[in-house]
Amino acid sequence: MAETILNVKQLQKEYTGEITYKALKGIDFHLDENEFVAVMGPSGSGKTTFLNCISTIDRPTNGFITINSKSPYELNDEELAKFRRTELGFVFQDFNLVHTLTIEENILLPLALDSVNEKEMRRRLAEIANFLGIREILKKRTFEISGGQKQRVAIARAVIHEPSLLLADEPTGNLDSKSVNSVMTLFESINKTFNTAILMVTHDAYVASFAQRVIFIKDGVLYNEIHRGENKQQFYQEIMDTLTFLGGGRHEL
Ligand SMILES: Nc1ncnc2c1ncn2[C@@H]1O[C@H](COP(=O)(O)OP(=O)(O)OP(=O)(O)O)[C@@H](O)[C@H]1O
Repeated sequence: MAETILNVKQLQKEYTGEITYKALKGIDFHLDENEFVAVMGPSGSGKTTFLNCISTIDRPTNGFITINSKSPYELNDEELAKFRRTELGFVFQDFNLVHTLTIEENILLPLALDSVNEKEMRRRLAEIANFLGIREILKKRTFEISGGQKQRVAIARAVIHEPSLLLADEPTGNLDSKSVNSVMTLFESINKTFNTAILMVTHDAYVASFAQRVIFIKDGVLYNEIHRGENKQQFYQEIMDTLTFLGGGRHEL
């Protein structure tokens, strides 16, 4: 039986200010190793808050989260930093590359921070660059490559340390349709080849149809979930139907 990588119980998040806002109202969710799940829902429904609580960017108000049976919120700052670097990989809409570094240096950053030796770094870089088809751009700078290439580099950086969970927030939001296809195909093959569990927020039904399961959040609660069968086109249609039913969704077609 597949192991659970991520376990979320009764997750709540309140933003306090002049007005208290309940962004998440008690979400239960689990993700098994090797699973690829997309998170969808109308704008403002709580998708990014959900992802940010899991990625430890945001602190939950109530409830608990375990990743590989460890509770990140019980770790001290130093342990948490190490936990993020070893267990998690992040991919964002705007790539978040460091412009003063070369592509190669960007990809190697997580290993350098963990003092991995030079030989091992080179071995992993060669493997990942080959896999992602970015060998020829390794010596370039960030401004010399396309958006699709930047996202490949960001993905390489996110998976070079072999995280057990890859978290992605609108990873195709800044890409043209050709790059969307190739980046999503990569996500699929990373999931299958390296057995990396993926949790991805997206507005785009086509992008979500690459996942094996889609969960829908509405007004801070888990509204529904659907599973992909054999037929991807049919899955896409089911996602569209659910979004239409949910209302308020931005269906980027
Ligand atoms: N730091 C914050 N302080 C106060 N309210 C916040 C904060 N961050 C998010 N919210 C509110 O919480 C709710 C959920 O926000 P969140 O960004 O998670 O939604 P989302 O589903 O990701 O939206 P979108 O699809 O538009 O990105 C929104 O109403 C938002 O205004």
